[in-house]
Amino acid sequence: MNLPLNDPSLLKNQGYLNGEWVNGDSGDTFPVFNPATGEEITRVANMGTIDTRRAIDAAKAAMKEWQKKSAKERSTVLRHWYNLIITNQEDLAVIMTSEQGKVLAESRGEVAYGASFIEWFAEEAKRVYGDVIPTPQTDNRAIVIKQPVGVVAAITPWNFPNAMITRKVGPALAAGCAIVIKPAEETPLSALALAKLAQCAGLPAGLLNILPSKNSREIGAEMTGNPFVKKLSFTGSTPVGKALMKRCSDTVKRTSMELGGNAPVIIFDDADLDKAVAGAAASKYRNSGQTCICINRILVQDTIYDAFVEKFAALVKTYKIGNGLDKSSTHGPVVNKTAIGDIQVLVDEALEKGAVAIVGGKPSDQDGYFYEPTILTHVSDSMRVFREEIFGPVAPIFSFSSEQEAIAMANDTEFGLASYIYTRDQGRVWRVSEAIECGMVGVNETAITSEVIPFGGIKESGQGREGSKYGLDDYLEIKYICMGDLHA
Ligand SMILES: NC(=O)C1=CN([C@@H]2O[C@H](COP(=O)(O)OP(=O)(O)OC[C@H]3O[C@@H](n4cnc5c(N)ncnc54)[C@H](OP(=O)(O)O)[C@@H]3O)[C@@H](O)[C@H]2O)C=CC1
Ligand SMILES: O=C(O)CCCC(=O)O
Repeated sequence: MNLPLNDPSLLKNQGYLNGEWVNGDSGDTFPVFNPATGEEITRVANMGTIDTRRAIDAAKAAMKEWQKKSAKERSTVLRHWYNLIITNQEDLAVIMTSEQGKVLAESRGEVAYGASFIEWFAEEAKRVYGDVIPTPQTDNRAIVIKQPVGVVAAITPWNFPNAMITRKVGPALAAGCAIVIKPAEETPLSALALAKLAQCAGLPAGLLNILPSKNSREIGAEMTGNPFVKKLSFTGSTPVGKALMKRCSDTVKRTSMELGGNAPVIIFDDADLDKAVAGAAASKYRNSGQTCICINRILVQDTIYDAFVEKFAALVKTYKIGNGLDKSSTHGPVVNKTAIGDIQVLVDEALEKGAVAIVGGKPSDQDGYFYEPTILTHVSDSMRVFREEIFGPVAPIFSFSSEQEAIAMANDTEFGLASYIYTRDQGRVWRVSEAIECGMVGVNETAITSEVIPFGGIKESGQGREGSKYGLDDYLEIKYICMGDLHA
């Protein structure tokens, strides 16, 4: 399948290892499909254990020189890469829409968002400050320096094929580390296009290695077992994250985990209803519901429940699902056939228990992997849609009567990634923001992410923060040096 690219050389189908484009050791390839049409876009090299080991060795060797460079030198390369990503934004967006499905406007947005992490960390690279600590003794001083953690391995998901990579690579390279990445099987092409631009930007060989693969377990086993890997950064589902953490414990690797969510939005009766409707819908249906910070549960105060549902349904009925490359589409497909089945299981369970699908409720009958934007009312906390990450365009709308009840419902989950509140009461803003168990709260706002904020969760949504001035810490070790004998 031909993609409409200005620069066709961005469509790569080999792995990127030690600065070279290579086939996997096994010689195998696997197909990458367009979820809007089911068509095969291309086949990509299928890397395995031996390739992973080679990439880790290359990263270890490359890091030796890279960490000796000044922060400014590292920053210059990153800045060059950022410029190339922005210059090629349209091609990267077309590649992303073709393999992932999100509409072109969202893909363009993600490419800019992804690039912003490279720009941000190019700047932050220069601000890795140490400390001088006064000691109880008069003839010594305590010095603290920060050093790169070592070779980083990263496993990334298909829902953000660009930004989930740059959010890890940016700080890793800025800190002086080298990185080995396994992108999701569904979306290796965006990762490889980024690597091609990094190569053009003059990033030295071995610092960034991309291993496309359909053997995630095999690659994960090498990444978690290899003693040269000092840190694993993972974005994906909670069960896989937990399994990887366990395996990392054998060699006491540091880990950053961005896992599943079950984000509530609490809409109080003093909220600006139109803003709440628009914000809730934008978050719920972003990327067709396939974002870990997408609203999963809409909690509406009983006094405004009917009014909210009416306006929300009217908005959702205007959505047009279709191929993301088609300008008239507002929302794209879900990622694959399995996702359609997983969503339907949750919807059916809710319907069997008494929920009502006032909009949608089934896959669309057009070709490709499309699910109708769906709204469920008459839902309760006994249903799986309350407990589980739906990861699809399905909005269950629950009701509550008091602030205490809303907080209890919001916290009634093992997840703790993002939460949202709509209210005009400033006292309530503070009370609820502090009481809610999560890493990020949006108040009268659901578009909460950017490169400057600390993205991350608590509870079983993970650990560590990505982006912001805190994001570099995950890739740095603190070393304390005692400077003695000062009066000699
Ligand atoms: N927090 C988030 O942003 C995300 C959350 N999810 C949640 O997870 C659910 C399932 O999605 P899914 O894509 O299956 O998510 P996974 O967690 O399975 O996949 C995420 C990444 O982990 C890799 N992976 C999967 N299993 C292993 C393993 N045993 N060892 C090493 N790497 C592994 C995948 O590779 P491969 O693709 O090759 O299998 C992919 O690169 C979604 O419905 C959603 O609820 C999913 C994606 C992102
Ligand atoms: O689903 C994710 O993990 C990516 C969240 C998108 C964002 O950062 O806005």
